[in-house]
Amino acid sequence: MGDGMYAGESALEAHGLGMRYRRGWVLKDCSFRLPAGRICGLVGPNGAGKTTLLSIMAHVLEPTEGRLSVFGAAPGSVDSGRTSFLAQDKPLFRRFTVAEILRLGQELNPGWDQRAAEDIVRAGNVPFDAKVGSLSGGQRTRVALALALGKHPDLLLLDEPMSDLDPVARQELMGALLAEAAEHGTTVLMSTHVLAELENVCDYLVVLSGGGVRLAGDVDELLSVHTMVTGTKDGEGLPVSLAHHPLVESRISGRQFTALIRPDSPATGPWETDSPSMEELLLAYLRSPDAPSLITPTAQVQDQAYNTRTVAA
Ligand SMILES: Nc1ncnc2c1ncn2[C@@H]1O[C@H](COP(=O)(O)OP(=O)(O)OP(=O)(O)O)[C@@H](O)[C@H]1O
Repeated sequence: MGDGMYAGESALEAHGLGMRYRRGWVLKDCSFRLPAGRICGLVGPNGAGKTTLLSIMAHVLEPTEGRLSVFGAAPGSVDSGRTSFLAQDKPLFRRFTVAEILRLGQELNPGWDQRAAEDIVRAGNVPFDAKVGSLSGGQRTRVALALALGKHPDLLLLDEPMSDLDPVARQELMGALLAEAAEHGTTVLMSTHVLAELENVCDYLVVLSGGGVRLAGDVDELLSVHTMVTGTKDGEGLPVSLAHHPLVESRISGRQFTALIRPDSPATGPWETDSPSMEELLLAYLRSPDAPSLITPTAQVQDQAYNTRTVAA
């Protein structure tokens, strides 16, 4: 939010957020914060509630319980800043031409940047006089992204934005997104199943599964508290001396074991240790629904009454 942004400001705060559909709870007791100006990956298995969470943030859905604030205000209110939400199905008026869609963006959004929006459309050689309904899925995504970025939002919510783009378009539009975020201090929250897409893009992560927040925090902070251990297995399983370290996941392959641990003290022993990559970290948490949750200090909300299930790093 322009000049008002400082490192400690929260773009998003969820306090005990819960969402119940007819068939039951999808999100329960979710508490975390996303500091302003960060680029955050939102990861979780199919049906984990990522779209639901993004929709609550975009003020498309009301939570069943708890509360969410956007820049300290209720979602959708004037004080919550400008939010762009790129939904998974990229709903656009199919009978409008690309030019008409951009004109609509201009009319509805004070501070609209026609040139930025046009540049994105032009980079994909999408004709301005083409009807949206005649475009390919990837071209529609490009127009939807042009619309989202033309707003110069304070908060950009993207639900699997790159899924139907070709690899070149993906790279180019990710670049446009990062340039926008760097220039305007935009906070970005982006769901994806392609973990490799997050590397070198995100500096923050939120993992949802089993209805709750499993992992949340600054990427460097999250990586630094985990250790990947590789060695020769001891009898049937992990070496006994590894057992006192909190374990996220272990895997055995032949005589070798690999384990991701969250050590309280240096994990020295007859094995090799390394830092996990972001992808290794995410995969380990996704594969191990019973691993203890971790909300790092920068991702914790202050209201402890809602925050009882978090674990300090
Ligand atoms: N409008 C709705 N009515 C009832 N149930 C719903 C509705 N929307 C979503 N759900 C259910 O809520 C759960 C979470 O759905 P959601 O789309 O938020 O998950 P997701 O993490 O985005 O999944 P995916 O990775 O497959 O896109 C699913 O079990 C889904 O069936």
